[in-house]
Amino acid sequence: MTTAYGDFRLHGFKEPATGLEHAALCFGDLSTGEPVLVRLHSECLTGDAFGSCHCDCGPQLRSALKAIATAGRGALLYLRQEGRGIGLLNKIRAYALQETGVDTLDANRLLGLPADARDYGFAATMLSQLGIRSVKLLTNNPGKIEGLKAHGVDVVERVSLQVGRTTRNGAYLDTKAHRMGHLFDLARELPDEASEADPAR
Ligand SMILES: Nc1nc2c(ncn2[C@@H]2O[C@H](COP(=O)(O)OP(=O)(O)OP(=O)(O)O)[C@@H](O)[C@H]2O)c(=O)[nH]1
Ligand SMILES: [Zn+2]
Repeated sequence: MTTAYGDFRLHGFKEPATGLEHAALCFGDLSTGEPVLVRLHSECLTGDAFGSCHCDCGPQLRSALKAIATAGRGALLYLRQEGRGIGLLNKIRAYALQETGVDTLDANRLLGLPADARDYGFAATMLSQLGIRSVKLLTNNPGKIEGLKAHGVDVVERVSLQVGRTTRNGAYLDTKAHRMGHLFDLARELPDEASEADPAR
């Protein structure tokens, strides 16, 4: 599949336990045995496709594809874990609660849902089927590293993916840093000028 970032091989996967259909975009030669630059991207219809200013998902998706193409080899797994695994309708309900001043974590809890319902077992299966055993993971979320390690993937390095902060999603990103353990480099906690000017970039 030709993209704005380069030509990727597109693979589809069906998760037997859930029936969910996931995608993997692969770039370059992944069979050398060297650790592969990998992004596990959790679906965010609002941010990835609609250009929502509520989160940093859209800029992260595009930045990850760019980084993989620039590196010359890598894979982006697009996981259908909308709303951190609670689904689109529940995420919309959680957004409505956030309009009343509740943060992203408490909104899920008020709905009686886990703060993060994601599991990375099938992502590990996808990597294995792609022949990827050792990864450099593009993420700020230590939970993803632990999640992959728990399923036997060798995560040799974390590569920061800190893009897309704007004045409108700052409080959301602060909640991820302070209440959800995300590893943000505080020195870079300033609005990203390019995202501020064009959140859909
Ligand atoms: N429930 C809920 N999900 C959200 C909200 N905002 C974004 N999401 C979902 O969160 C997921 C992305 O998770 P993040 O916490 O932004 O980032 P991450 O994937 O854990 O970590 P990174 O790898 O660093 O990007 C996507 O599935 C989004 O749909 C929200 O306010 N409530
Ligand atoms: Zn998002």
